[in-house]
Amino acid sequence: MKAALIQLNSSDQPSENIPVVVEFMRQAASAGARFLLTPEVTNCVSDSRAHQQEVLSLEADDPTLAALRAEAEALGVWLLIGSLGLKTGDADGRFANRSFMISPKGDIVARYDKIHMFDVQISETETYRESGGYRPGDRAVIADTDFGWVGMTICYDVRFPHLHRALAQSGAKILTGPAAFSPVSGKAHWETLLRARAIETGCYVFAPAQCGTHPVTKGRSRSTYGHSLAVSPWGEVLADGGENVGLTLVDFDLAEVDAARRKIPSLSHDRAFRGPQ
Ligand SMILES: O=C(O)CNC(=O)[C@H](CS)NC(=O)CCC(=O)C(=O)O
Repeated sequence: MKAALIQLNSSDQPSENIPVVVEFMRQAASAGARFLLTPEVTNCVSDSRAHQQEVLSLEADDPTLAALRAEAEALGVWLLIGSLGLKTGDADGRFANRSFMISPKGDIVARYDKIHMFDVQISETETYRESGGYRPGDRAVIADTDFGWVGMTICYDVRFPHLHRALAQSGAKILTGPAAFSPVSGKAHWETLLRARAIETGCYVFAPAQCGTHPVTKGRSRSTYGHSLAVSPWGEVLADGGENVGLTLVDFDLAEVDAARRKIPSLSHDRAFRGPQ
């Protein structure tokens, strides 16, 4: 089976980003891909909470979700929407950073709200406070597809191995890690983290990414690392999307998951221990 990682340079206008994604979905389907994946915040990259209040929608009214569901159905493909920024209707005005698994019939078969919030100061000039705008999730999610169980994570979640381990030990054979990684931490950590998660779990890891300097109409422009990555259950990088927008195709076979886990069954070798004290 063939997957396609769609690497984007989303702007802060959802209406501009929809046709870009739809065009890449068509190209991916023409190339024979049956599982398509888009990055974190596919609909809108923005650091302005005021702007997001203007352009984001509730899930039920979201135009990106509706358009991509319709396109998945038209093409007859599985689609992992890495995430959408969505209004939640909460009194405090916080958004959800929510990933969706869409079936070839256009149905939502799973939704996952990013659990770990990126609240960090990477350098003197670069600070992120994701929890200021987003309401974190508190539930791990596995999507049931006709090609296997897919454990859903988002971006900064990649730094929390226990989440991935829990997903794999509950039956996931593929892990998705859509991202909008910072260039600084991306260069230092991205590939190593993803390969480690694949090796520890014996899962395929598919991580579609945002890239480049994002055009914004409000607030500060932001740059992201790119390098959408597909990693095998043995930890090999199967494909790297580089720095520019585009499609990355990768063939996968879940027999490779069983083969990797047979060689090193560490996923089933957990032992209880005391301490440290
Ligand atoms: O803010 C939004 O619109 C959507 N959220 C993101 O893009 C998030 C929070 S800024 N990005 C990350 O988690 C990057 C993690 C990262 O770069 C690392 O772990 O090193």
